[in-house]
Amino acid sequence: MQAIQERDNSKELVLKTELPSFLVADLLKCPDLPTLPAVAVNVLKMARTEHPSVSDYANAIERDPALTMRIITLANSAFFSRSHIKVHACHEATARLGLDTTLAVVMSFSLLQNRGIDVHYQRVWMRSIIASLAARHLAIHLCPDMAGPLFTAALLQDIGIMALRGIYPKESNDLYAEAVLSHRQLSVSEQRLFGCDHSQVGAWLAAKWGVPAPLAQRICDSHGDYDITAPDRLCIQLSGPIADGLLSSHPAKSLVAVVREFETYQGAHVISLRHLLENIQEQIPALTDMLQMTAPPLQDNESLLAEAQQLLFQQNLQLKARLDTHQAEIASLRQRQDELEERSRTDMLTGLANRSWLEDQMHKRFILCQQQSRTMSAVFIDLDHFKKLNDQYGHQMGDRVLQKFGKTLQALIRDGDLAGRWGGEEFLVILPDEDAQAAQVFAKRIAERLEKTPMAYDGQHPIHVSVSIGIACLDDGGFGDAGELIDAADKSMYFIKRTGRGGIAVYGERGAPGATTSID
Ligand SMILES: Nc1nc2c(ncn2[C@@H]2O[C@H](COP(=O)(O)OP(=O)(O)OP(=O)(O)O)[C@@H](O)[C@H]2O)c(=O)[nH]1
Repeated sequence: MQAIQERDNSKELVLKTELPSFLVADLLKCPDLPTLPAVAVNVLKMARTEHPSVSDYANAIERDPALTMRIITLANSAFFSRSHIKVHACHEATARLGLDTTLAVVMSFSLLQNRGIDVHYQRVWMRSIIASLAARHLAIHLCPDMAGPLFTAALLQDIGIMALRGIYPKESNDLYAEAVLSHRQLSVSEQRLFGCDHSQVGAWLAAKWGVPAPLAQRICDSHGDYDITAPDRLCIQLSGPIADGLLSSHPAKSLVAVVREFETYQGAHVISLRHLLENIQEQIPALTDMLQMTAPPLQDNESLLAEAQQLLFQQNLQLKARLDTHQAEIASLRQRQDELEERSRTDMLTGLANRSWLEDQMHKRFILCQQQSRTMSAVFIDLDHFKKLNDQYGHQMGDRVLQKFGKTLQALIRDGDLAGRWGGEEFLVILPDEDAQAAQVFAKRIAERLEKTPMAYDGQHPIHVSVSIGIACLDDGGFGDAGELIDAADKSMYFIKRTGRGGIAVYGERGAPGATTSID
């Protein structure tokens, strides 16, 4: 690979592109490489000076009467002549066109002079003409200072095709004759055949002619993904696809595709497709006349815009429909996830919290209480003689009792409390911010409710159950973690089991586990 180097007079610049060595060798020995006539070489020389002037340009151009006449005609064309005052001299025309535009037209005119009749060149140049107008229009809105240089670069962006046709006529004929290939496909095929595409070869050629380095770099940058961080690059990169769109058999569809890609650029809102198209249509004749080409029959702007708008509307509808579907899918996935999470913490038989969720919540609550010097109580409940109940009425009746007891418990707790099934016929209730006395009140309420309310019926016969309840409060022991607090409540509950069932014991109270006089 060989890097192309080019120096600017004012600042040193290295062109950031590489060509395969074989290609450079072929380019260097090619007799058919496009060359610039003396007048264009002289104008380029002026362009490279630090402060090029209108009269320098004009003096160089005037050596070629045909070119001079074209420049004056272009300056007097409807687009460049905002006033009705006609210019008659080359320096007036150059002043009106501006140095960048003058340079671009001098080079294009020179390059086309001998090749204008070739149908492939006609197509390539027509693309370049439309691209240059598009680039300038975009630049006026996105980076006004760059409008002139970007016009020039866009007009010269495809000169690499001329060079490639010069060195590889056979392959190029096959390649470029296929007008069906999109510009992107063309670039891919060139990469495959020649190891690089025509934007890089064009930059090389431009550098060899001695164009200012930034101009060669812009030719090189004309391909590639849209660079939305650099408006000047973006203008050049968009100019080609816009020209391709306008010259395609389905201009509305192609332009809408460009608009869609362009929409991601935050400055996009300042560009109106209508103004862009009007601007291009208005200016094409001046440039095609200047380059002695026949302007292509472009579709009428109004119908093109109407079709483009319809397509955009349809696409928006489709996008909205797709978005709605996605949102519905996301909502259903979220709901499913919520359901799964709910299930993962729920005891299937009673609908209360399951053991792992109880443990998790106990652990978190315990830490919170420690950090904020708050309290909590754990209430451990075990249904009495549940085996007997199962044996007497059957397992299904046992299940119904557990379910009813779960509902009863849930109805008795307050917001912020958590009731769950620890396992089998054991239940645990977490009472945040409640001391042992309050927990005892709660436990008594359970016992009273069970006395009054049967948990099931065997026919007409009501089935009552009693419970053994153990309470442990964070304040009443030096508990190291949540597990120790639960153990203490569990021990208190067993104390009741051992002493006759159907009662309440508070850890640390007289006679109960944890008390100094404990019988534990
Ligand atoms: N129906 C039903 N029974 C269960 C379930 N889980 C555990 N059991 C039963 O509950 C009974 C518990 O028996 P034990 O641990 O001896 O307790 P108990 O009979 O209540 O005796 P005490 O606790 O000492 O009053 C066992 O027979 C278990 O099979 C369940 O989900 N449904």
